[in-house]
Amino acid sequence: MPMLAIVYVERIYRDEPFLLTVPEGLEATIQPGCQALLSLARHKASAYVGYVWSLDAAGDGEPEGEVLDLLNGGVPVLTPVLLKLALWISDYYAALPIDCLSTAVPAPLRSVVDDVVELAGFQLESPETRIKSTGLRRSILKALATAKRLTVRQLRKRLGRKELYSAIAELERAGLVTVRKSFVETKPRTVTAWRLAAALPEEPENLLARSRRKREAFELLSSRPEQRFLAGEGGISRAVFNGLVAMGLVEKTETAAPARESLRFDEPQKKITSLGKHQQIALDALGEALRQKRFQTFLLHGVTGSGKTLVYIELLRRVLAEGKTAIVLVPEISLTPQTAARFRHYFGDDIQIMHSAMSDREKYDAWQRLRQGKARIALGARSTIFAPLENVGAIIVDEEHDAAYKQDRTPRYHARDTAVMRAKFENALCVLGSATPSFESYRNALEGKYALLELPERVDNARMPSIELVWMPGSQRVTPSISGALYDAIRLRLQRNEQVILLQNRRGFAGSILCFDCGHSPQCRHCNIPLVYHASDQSLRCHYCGHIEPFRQTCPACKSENLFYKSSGTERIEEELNELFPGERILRMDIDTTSTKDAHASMLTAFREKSARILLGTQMVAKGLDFPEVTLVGVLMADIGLNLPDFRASERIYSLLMQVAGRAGRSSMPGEVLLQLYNRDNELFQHVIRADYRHFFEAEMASRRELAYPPFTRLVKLECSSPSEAVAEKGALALREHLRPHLPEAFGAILGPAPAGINRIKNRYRYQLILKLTGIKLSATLLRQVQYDTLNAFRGENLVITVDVDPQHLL
Ligand SMILES: Nc1ncnc2c1ncn2[C@@H]1O[C@H](COP(=O)(O)OP(=O)(O)OP(=O)(O)O)[C@@H](O)[C@H]1O
Ligand SMILES: [Zn+2]
Repeated sequence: MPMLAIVYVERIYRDEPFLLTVPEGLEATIQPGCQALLSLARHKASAYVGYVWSLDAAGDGEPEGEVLDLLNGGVPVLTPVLLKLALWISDYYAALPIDCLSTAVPAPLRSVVDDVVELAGFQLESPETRIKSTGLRRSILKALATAKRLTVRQLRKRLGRKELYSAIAELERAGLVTVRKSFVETKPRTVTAWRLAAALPEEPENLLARSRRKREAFELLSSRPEQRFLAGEGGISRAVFNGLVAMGLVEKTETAAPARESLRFDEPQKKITSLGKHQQIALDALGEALRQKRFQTFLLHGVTGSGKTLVYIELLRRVLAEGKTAIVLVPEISLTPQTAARFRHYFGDDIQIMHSAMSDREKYDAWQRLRQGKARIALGARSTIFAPLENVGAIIVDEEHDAAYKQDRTPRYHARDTAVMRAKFENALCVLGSATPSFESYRNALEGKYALLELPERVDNARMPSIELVWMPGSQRVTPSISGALYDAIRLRLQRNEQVILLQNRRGFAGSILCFDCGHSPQCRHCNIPLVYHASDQSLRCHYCGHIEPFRQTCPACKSENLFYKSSGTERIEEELNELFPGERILRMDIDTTSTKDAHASMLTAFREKSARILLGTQMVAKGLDFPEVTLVGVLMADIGLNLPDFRASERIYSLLMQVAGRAGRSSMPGEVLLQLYNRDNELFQHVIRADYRHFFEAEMASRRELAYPPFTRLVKLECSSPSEAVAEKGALALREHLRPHLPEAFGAILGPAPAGINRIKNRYRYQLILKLTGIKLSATLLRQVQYDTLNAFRGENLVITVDVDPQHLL
């Protein structure tokens, strides 16, 4: 009887795996987690890629196709734990198993079409003496002898596809051929930069008399003759650079683009002689659990600046000393180059930093380094939870409260919760760290499900900053958005040559626009949310779908010119600051100024070197920054975002404000925080002033309990969308009818259908149902069944249903 394999197949959207026969030649190598090339009886013509779940020789039922070959040299691409984890995600988040399995394998590994095979140098002895010769192997060598280099696709055309990869892998192991992945590089390999010309013409000033921009640019370049400037750097445009080149003052250079993993941010690392008392207690507890080699989850609740990173680093050293591996998750790696630099400093090549800006080639290489044990620590964002490491000793989730851990497309997994599951399957430690833990995690800690470790003090006797509120409507202002109090505080820091961080939780020049005469506020016609005014190109833009229209200075409804810019973005604040502090360099950090590669890191370097003393930005400036000379943090509109229709709004704003406040006073110099707000009725700010997380948690939990929100209940969001509003709504109604019999009232409620908070995105209307579950879990099978039943009734009507278990946003 032939061997049988149970395989999940890509691009086939059904719940069950396939039963496939395994050819004799592969029986010895095939194992669970292998990536297989296969053919299905139903679709003979094309080859599919799949993942071997198990080898079940006793399986009954009719085979539905056969395994043709094993990819990745026969080495499993999914470890046994990753297989289990993917199936757990599929079950918990109600997603198809194949979607979860392929999420765990990086894209460059899944593209198999362009592998290139070459003969490995000159062969003296006949190949047959070194490996068992088969007809296929001989044919491959023969084909390569004439063509020198062939893609696997070309070989397949000539030789058929059965066991081709395996035969090539065998030849590669014997050193007869080399195989490499070829990736199409879409990104440019060189970058253009400009620097001062080596030889300058006489009296360059004369040439520049007529252009202020060119003169300023030339002065800047002259002040740093060694430095190469990129387009846009120092505010100098490509056109200005080229103008200077034409005059012979500047030269243009092309350099190889630096490796993308880099995000080179480096800073001198301070020597730390010993751990603080609380750090030591936490580390001892972690070390003890590590020694016992058992699964346990810890919540490391440490105030801002309490030295959590060092606890992670010391734990990782012990993990490596035990001969184990580790995973470290951070919310967004590009936003935390300081943290990444610190880890790189301690672990060098033993740590593999995964970055979304990596090219396919780099991602592929990084994955192989981890798979082959050449790097033992993987550090990166959300998807790093699928790092192909074996023998994992610890998984660390830094800033575990961050919403970026939730994936917003299928499968909608939460990396923090997935980390806990992986640690469980690995029999490893899981450490969740934050100054403002998520309510879910803190509750688990209080109930004893997680062990609570606390770092209640800042390191090195630094004190927590003082926090004060400035109620704008009752305060004197120096500009429309800056109060006298904040102005004085900034001026004082500049006099003392200290540094300031300012947060404006919104991008763009001004926010949405309101007509004073008729009350009209222009909305995106595709998304029904307010358009945002951008000064740089006089446009109105939608921040959901990107729709742009020109701004004409008059109200589109009544033509009045009496318009009010409801709130102001970072650009506007920058202008006000320029007015107040002429000549002071201001670093503005938001999506618009950090879109080019390394812009973010170079701004942080400038701030570190104190070539600027004011850093102004969006949420980006709230995350993890550690600059000892920052003594003032100002928030321009602390109450933005509180009126969103989302039950987590308070929790989010609290954590944003505490995080940004935590950037102040991290060394011996005391820190001060000023929060400007427009609506002082909200209780939240009393909690912010007290900076007592526990107190805030308890108050907020009381209201969550009353309204039956998580963590007291579990939510599932079902969204129906369609270009037709009627179909979206009817779909949601039908879905509710299908669900109702499965949800007895005692176990939960179905809210809706209601239009989603943003009821239209990219021309699709959205209606949602919210399930509040108490004490039951709806099985993935059931959730999928009701989806199918509903969709069946709407064939041809372009209805799409998405399921989001534990949604992070209800918008
Ligand atoms: N034992 C120690 N002795 C002296 N300095 C320390 C010690 N531990 C950590 N530090 C330093 O204290 C600073 C703050 O540490 P770290 O950035 O790890 O804090 P954190 O808890 O992650 O804060 P946040 O939540 O605000 O990011 C760092 O500059 C770090 O190098
Ligand atoms: Zn839009």
